[in-house]
Amino acid sequence: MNYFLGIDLGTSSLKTVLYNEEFKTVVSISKDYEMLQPYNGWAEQNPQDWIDAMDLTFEELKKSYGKELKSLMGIGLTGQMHGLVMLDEQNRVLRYPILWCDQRTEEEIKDINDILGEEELIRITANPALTGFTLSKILWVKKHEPEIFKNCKHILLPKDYLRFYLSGDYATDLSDASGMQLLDVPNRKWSEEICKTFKIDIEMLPKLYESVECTGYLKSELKEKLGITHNVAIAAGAGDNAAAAIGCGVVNDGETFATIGTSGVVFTQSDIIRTDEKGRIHTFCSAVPNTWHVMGVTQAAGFSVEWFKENFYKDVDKGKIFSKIEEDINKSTIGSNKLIYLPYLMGERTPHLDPNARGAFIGLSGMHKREDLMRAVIEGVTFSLRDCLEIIRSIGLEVENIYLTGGGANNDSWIKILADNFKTSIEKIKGDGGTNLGAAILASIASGKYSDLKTVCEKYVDYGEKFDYNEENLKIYESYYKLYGESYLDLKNLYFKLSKI
Ligand SMILES: Nc1ncnc2c1ncn2[C@@H]1O[C@H](COP(=O)(O)OP(=O)(O)O)[C@@H](O)[C@H]1O
Ligand SMILES: O=C(CO)[C@@H](O)[C@H](O)COP(=O)(O)O
Repeated sequence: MNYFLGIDLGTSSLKTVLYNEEFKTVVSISKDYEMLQPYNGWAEQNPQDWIDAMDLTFEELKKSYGKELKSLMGIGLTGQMHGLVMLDEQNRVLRYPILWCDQRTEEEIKDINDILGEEELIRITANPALTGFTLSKILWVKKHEPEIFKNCKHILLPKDYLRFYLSGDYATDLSDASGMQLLDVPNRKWSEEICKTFKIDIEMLPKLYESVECTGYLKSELKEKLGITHNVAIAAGAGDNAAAAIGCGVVNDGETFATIGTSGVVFTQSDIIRTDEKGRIHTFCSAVPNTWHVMGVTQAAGFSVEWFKENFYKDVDKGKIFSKIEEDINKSTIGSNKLIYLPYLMGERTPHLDPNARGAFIGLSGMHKREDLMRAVIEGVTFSLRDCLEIIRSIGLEVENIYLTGGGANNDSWIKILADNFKTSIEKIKGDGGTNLGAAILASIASGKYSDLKTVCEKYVDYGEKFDYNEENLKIYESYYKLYGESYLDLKNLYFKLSKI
C-alpha cells in the first residue's frame, strides 16, 4: 500500500491529512494560528507559524505513523491564495505576508487601472484589478517599503513558501498563480507585459507548473526527520479552491462546488475561458490541465461566524460552541425575526468589489436575542454566496447540484439554509474530502502512482448526505434576499465616507 499527504495551509489552521492509495484517511492533524489585523482592513500572518504548524503535524505523523511514512510516495500542497511572501537573497522572509483578505491597496488598484488600462488588464489576466490579488500588494510594498522591495529576490505564494521549506524549489502551479494578476491566464504563462509595465523582475517569480506536475523532492534533512530513505515527490498542487474542486470531483465542464472556510466560494469548472463582463467573479486556471473555472468569493464567510463566536459565545465550553451555534440558529426563524446581516467585515469581492464595505446588522431590535443575531450571520453569509451563484448562472451556466466542503459543511442546519437559497440540492463530501483530498490526489499523479486525474476522482471521491431545497422556505427567503441586496446599495456611500475619516 502506498500513501500520500495532502497539506492545506488554511487561513485559520494548517491541516495535514495522510491518505492511503485508495484515498481513505489514515489520520488528519491540524494546528491553528493567528491572523494579525494591525489596522482596520489589514491582514497578515507570521510565516514561521505556518512552518511550525507543519512541523508539528510531521512530528505527530512520525510518532504514530512511521510505518506508513516508509511508503509515502508524494505530498500535495494547497492553501490560501494571493498572499505575498517576499524573500531576500539569503531566502530570509522580508516582511509578514500580506494576505488575500487584506484591503489596504485601494490606491494601487487605481494606479494599475491608470497605467495599464482596465481592458488590457482583463485581456491579459482575465480579471479586473482587485485589492485581494497579489500584484497590488507588491506595488504597495514598492511604494511604502522601498527598502524591502529593493532587497526582494523571490516572490512566493503562501503554499509555495511551504514548498520552498520542503524541497528548496521556487515553484508554483497555474491555479494559484492565476490569483497574482501577473499571469497571462488564457495562455497559462507569466505575462511579460504586466511585469514590464509594473517594473517587476520576472526572475523573482516562481517557476510555473500544471497542478499535477512534480516540482521536486523532499529534502534529505526532512526525510531523515521522518525516517524516510526513498524519494518523495512534491506535486505542484493548487490554490485551495482549485484543489477543493479536485477533492469534490468537480473536474468536468459545468460541475459546481461551494466551500465555506474563512472565506466562502462558489466555483464552476469550465473547459473554456468564461468571464463576467463586470468582473464580479474570478476566471482562473483550474488544477485539471488546460482547463479554467469561474468563482465568486465572499470574503468573510466562516470568518463572520468566527468573529461572532469569539465575541458572543465566551460563556460556552470551547468544544461545544459549534453545536450550540447550530442549536441557536434553529431556535430563531427564517429571516432571523426581521434581522439582516451584511458579512462585509473585510470588504467584499463578489458582487461589489468594494474594499471599504464593512459588516452591518440591519433591523436590530430590543427583542432580538443572541440566537437571532447568530442566525442572521449565517443567513447573511448565505445571501452573499447566493450572490456568487446568481452571477455564475447569469453568464449562462446551469447549476442544479452543488458539492459542499470546508468547515461550514459540518453544520447541517446551515446546509439546509444554503439549499433553500441556492434552489439546488447540496451534497457533502465524505471523510476528509475537499481541499486536502484534492492535494493528495494531485500528489498521486505527480508521483507517477496514477496517470489519469479524472479517473482517480471518479473512483475515489466519496459523497455523503444530500440535502434538497424546500420551495416554501425559498419563497420566504426571497423578500429578505431582496432587502439584503438593497441594504448594501443604501450603505455604499456611508462606507466610503467612513473609510475616509
Ligand atoms: N459547525 C460549524 N458551523 C459553522 N461554521 C463552522 C463550523 N465548523 C467550522 N466552521 C467555520 O469554518 C471555518 C474553518 O474552515 P476551514 O475550511 O478549516 O477554513 P480555512 O481553510 O480558512 O482555515 C471557520 O471560520 C469556522 O468558523
Ligand atoms: O482569496 C481566496 C480565493 O480567491 C480565498 O479562498 C483564500 O484562498 C482563502 O481561503 P480560506 O482560507 O478561506 O479557505
